[in-house]
Amino acid sequence: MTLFKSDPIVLNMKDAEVIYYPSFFARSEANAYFNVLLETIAWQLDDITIFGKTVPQPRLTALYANNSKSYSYSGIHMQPHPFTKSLEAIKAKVELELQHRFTTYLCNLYRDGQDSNGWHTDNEKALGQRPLIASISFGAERIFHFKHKEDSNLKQKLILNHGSLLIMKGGTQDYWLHQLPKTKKKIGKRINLTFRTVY
Ligand SMILES: O=C(O)CCC(=O)C(=O)O
Ligand SMILES: [Fe+2]
Repeated sequence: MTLFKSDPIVLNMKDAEVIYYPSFFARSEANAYFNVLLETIAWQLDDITIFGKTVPQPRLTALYANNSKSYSYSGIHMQPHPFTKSLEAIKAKVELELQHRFTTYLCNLYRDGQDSNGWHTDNEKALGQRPLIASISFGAERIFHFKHKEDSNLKQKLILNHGSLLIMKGGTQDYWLHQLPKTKKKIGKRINLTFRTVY
Protein backbone atom coordinates (compact mmCIF):
# COMPACT_ATOMS: atom_id res chain seq x y z
CA MET A 1 0.00 0.00 0.00
CA THR A 2 1.29 3.47 -0.84
CA LEU A 3 0.98 6.02 1.89
CA PHE A 4 0.32 9.44 0.40
CA LYS A 5 1.75 12.49 2.11
CA SER A 6 -1.74 13.83 2.77
CA ASP A 7 -3.09 10.61 4.30
CA PRO A 8 -4.57 11.23 7.74
CA ILE A 9 -3.11 9.59 10.84
CA VAL A 10 -5.52 8.52 13.58
CA LEU A 11 -3.91 8.96 17.00
CA ASN A 12 -4.35 6.20 19.50
CA MET A 13 -5.93 8.14 22.39
CA LYS A 14 -8.37 6.69 24.92
CA ASP A 15 -11.77 8.47 25.07
CA ALA A 16 -10.74 10.82 22.24
CA GLU A 17 -10.87 11.08 18.47
CA VAL A 18 -7.85 12.91 17.11
CA ILE A 19 -6.84 12.81 13.46
CA TYR A 20 -3.76 14.46 11.97
CA TYR A 21 -3.19 15.36 8.30
CA PRO A 22 0.56 16.21 8.10
CA SER A 23 0.34 17.92 4.68
CA PHE A 24 -3.23 18.99 4.19
CA PHE A 25 -1.96 21.93 2.12
CA ALA A 26 0.74 21.67 -0.53
CA ARG A 27 3.90 23.50 0.48
CA SER A 28 3.48 26.35 -2.02
CA GLU A 29 -0.15 26.84 -0.98
CA ALA A 30 0.82 26.84 2.72
CA ASN A 31 3.59 29.41 2.06
CA ALA A 32 1.15 31.70 0.28
CA TYR A 33 -1.48 31.41 3.03
CA PHE A 34 1.10 32.08 5.75
CA ASN A 35 2.16 35.35 4.08
CA VAL A 36 -1.32 36.59 3.29
CA LEU A 37 -2.76 35.74 6.74
CA LEU A 38 0.15 37.44 8.49
CA GLU A 39 -0.67 40.65 6.57
CA THR A 40 -4.46 40.58 6.43
CA ILE A 41 -5.68 39.22 9.77
CA ALA A 42 -6.58 41.90 12.35
CA TRP A 43 -4.16 40.54 14.97
CA GLN A 44 -4.76 41.89 18.46
CA LEU A 45 -2.99 41.57 21.80
CA ASP A 46 -5.35 41.06 24.76
CA ASP A 47 -4.69 41.01 28.47
CA ILE A 48 -5.56 37.94 30.53
CA THR A 49 -6.02 37.73 34.27
CA ILE A 50 -4.54 34.65 35.95
CA PHE A 51 -4.58 34.29 39.74
CA GLY A 52 -5.54 37.97 40.06
CA LYS A 53 -2.63 39.20 37.96
CA THR A 54 -3.21 40.88 34.60
CA VAL A 55 -0.64 40.19 31.90
CA PRO A 56 -0.57 40.32 28.09
CA GLN A 57 -1.64 37.03 26.51
CA PRO A 58 1.45 35.19 25.17
CA ARG A 59 0.26 35.35 21.53
CA LEU A 60 -1.85 37.53 19.24
CA THR A 61 -5.37 36.48 18.35
CA ALA A 62 -8.31 37.41 16.12
CA LEU A 63 -11.86 36.14 15.72
CA TYR A 64 -13.67 35.73 12.39
CA ALA A 65 -17.17 34.38 11.80
CA ASN A 66 -20.03 34.21 9.36
CA ASN A 67 -22.36 35.50 12.10
CA SER A 68 -22.14 38.20 14.77
CA LYS A 69 -21.94 35.86 17.77
CA SER A 70 -19.17 36.79 20.15
CA TYR A 71 -16.91 34.13 21.64
CA SER A 72 -15.55 34.16 25.18
CA TYR A 73 -12.80 32.16 26.83
CA SER A 74 -10.52 32.77 29.82
CA GLY A 75 -12.36 36.00 30.58
CA ILE A 76 -11.70 37.42 27.09
CA HIS A 77 -14.74 38.42 25.04
CA MET A 78 -14.13 38.61 21.32
CA GLN A 79 -16.35 40.16 18.63
CA PRO A 80 -15.94 38.55 15.21
CA HIS A 81 -14.80 40.19 11.99
CA PRO A 82 -16.37 39.05 8.69
CA PHE A 83 -14.32 36.38 6.88
CA THR A 84 -11.53 37.45 4.56
CA LYS A 85 -11.18 35.89 1.07
CA SER A 86 -8.34 33.62 2.24
CA LEU A 87 -10.26 32.43 5.28
CA GLU A 88 -13.28 31.67 3.06
CA ALA A 89 -11.08 29.60 0.73
CA ILE A 90 -9.46 27.65 3.57
CA LYS A 91 -12.85 27.06 5.18
CA ALA A 92 -14.27 25.70 1.91
CA LYS A 93 -11.39 23.22 1.56
CA VAL A 94 -11.69 21.96 5.14
CA GLU A 95 -15.49 21.73 5.01
CA LEU A 96 -15.31 19.69 1.82
CA GLU A 97 -12.86 17.24 3.36
CA LEU A 98 -14.68 16.88 6.68
CA GLN A 99 -18.26 17.24 5.45
CA HIS A 100 -18.85 19.53 8.41
CA ARG A 101 -19.71 23.24 8.50
CA PHE A 102 -18.07 25.77 10.78
CA THR A 103 -19.18 29.25 11.82
CA THR A 104 -16.12 30.66 13.51
CA TYR A 105 -12.34 30.89 13.28
CA LEU A 106 -10.16 31.66 16.25
CA CYS A 107 -6.78 32.70 14.85
CA ASN A 108 -3.56 32.58 16.88
CA LEU A 109 -0.22 34.15 15.99
CA TYR A 110 2.80 32.85 17.94
CA ARG A 111 5.46 35.49 17.33
CA ASP A 112 8.37 33.27 18.42
CA GLY A 113 9.21 30.38 20.76
CA GLN A 114 8.29 32.43 23.81
CA ASP A 115 4.67 32.67 22.70
CA SER A 116 2.51 29.76 23.81
CA ASN A 117 -0.93 28.41 24.67
CA GLY A 118 -1.23 26.88 28.17
CA TRP A 119 -3.02 23.68 29.21
CA HIS A 120 -6.72 23.99 28.45
CA THR A 121 -9.70 22.30 26.94
CA ASP A 122 -12.05 23.88 24.41
CA ASN A 123 -15.27 23.06 26.18
CA GLU A 124 -17.11 26.38 26.25
CA LYS A 125 -20.87 25.87 26.36
CA ALA A 126 -21.30 27.76 23.09
CA LEU A 127 -19.41 25.00 21.24
CA GLY A 128 -22.04 22.39 22.16
CA GLN A 129 -21.30 18.85 23.35
CA ARG A 130 -18.43 16.81 21.94
CA PRO A 131 -17.37 19.61 19.56
CA LEU A 132 -15.49 19.05 16.33
CA ILE A 133 -12.54 21.44 16.24
CA ALA A 134 -10.26 21.67 13.22
CA SER A 135 -6.87 23.28 13.69
CA ILE A 136 -4.59 24.42 10.87
CA SER A 137 -0.92 25.33 11.20
CA PHE A 138 1.20 27.56 8.97
CA GLY A 139 4.78 28.65 9.61
CA ALA A 140 7.23 27.40 12.25
CA GLU A 141 6.78 23.81 13.44
CA ARG A 142 5.69 23.56 17.06
CA ILE A 143 5.15 20.71 19.49
CA PHE A 144 1.59 20.05 20.67
CA HIS A 145 0.86 18.12 23.89
CA PHE A 146 -2.18 16.26 25.13
CA LYS A 147 -2.73 14.88 28.63
CA HIS A 148 -5.67 12.88 29.94
CA LYS A 149 -7.66 14.63 32.67
CA GLU A 150 -8.19 11.53 34.82
CA ASP A 151 -5.19 9.35 34.04
CA SER A 152 -1.97 11.38 34.18
CA ASN A 153 0.00 8.47 32.65
CA LEU A 154 -1.79 9.04 29.38
CA LYS A 155 0.03 11.60 27.28
CA GLN A 156 0.46 12.25 23.59
CA LYS A 157 2.65 14.64 21.67
CA LEU A 158 3.00 15.54 18.04
CA ILE A 159 4.73 18.08 15.84
CA LEU A 160 2.39 20.41 13.99
CA ASN A 161 3.82 20.89 10.49
CA HIS A 162 3.53 23.85 8.17
CA GLY A 163 0.33 23.17 6.20
CA SER A 164 -1.05 20.53 8.56
CA LEU A 165 -4.60 19.94 9.81
CA LEU A 166 -5.46 18.50 13.23
CA ILE A 167 -8.99 17.34 14.03
CA MET A 168 -10.21 16.97 17.60
CA LYS A 169 -13.65 15.47 18.04
CA GLY A 170 -15.73 13.00 20.06
CA GLY A 171 -14.69 13.02 23.73
CA THR A 172 -11.37 14.83 23.16
CA GLN A 173 -12.39 18.04 24.99
CA ASP A 174 -14.19 16.11 27.77
CA TYR A 175 -11.27 13.83 28.62
CA TRP A 176 -8.05 15.55 27.51
CA LEU A 177 -6.23 18.86 27.95
CA HIS A 178 -3.95 20.28 25.27
CA GLN A 179 -1.19 22.88 25.16
CA LEU A 180 1.37 24.46 22.87
CA PRO A 181 4.43 24.91 25.11
CA LYS A 182 7.12 27.56 24.83
CA THR A 183 10.44 26.55 23.28
CA LYS A 184 13.94 27.99 23.72
CA LYS A 185 14.69 27.22 20.07
CA LYS A 186 15.20 30.20 17.78
CA ILE A 187 12.13 29.81 15.62
CA GLY A 188 9.97 32.01 13.45
CA LYS A 189 6.31 32.88 13.55
CA ARG A 190 3.51 30.33 13.49
CA ILE A 191 -0.11 30.94 12.54
CA ASN A 192 -2.84 28.65 13.83
CA LEU A 193 -6.46 28.76 12.74
CA THR A 194 -8.96 26.82 14.82
CA PHE A 195 -12.38 26.33 13.31
CA ARG A 196 -15.29 25.93 15.64
CA THR A 197 -19.04 25.89 15.39
CA VAL A 198 -20.47 28.44 17.81
CA TYR A 199 -24.17 27.95 18.61
O1 LIG B 1 -2.01 26.81 18.34
C1 LIG B 1 -2.49 25.68 18.46
O2 LIG B 1 -2.14 24.74 17.76
C2 LIG B 1 -3.55 25.42 19.48
C3 LIG B 1 -4.58 26.48 19.61
C4 LIG B 1 -5.61 26.12 20.61
O3 LIG B 1 -5.56 25.12 21.28
C5 LIG B 1 -6.76 27.01 20.80
O4 LIG B 1 -6.77 28.14 20.25
O5 LIG B 1 -7.69 26.62 21.50
FE1 LIG C 1 -7.41 24.70 22.21
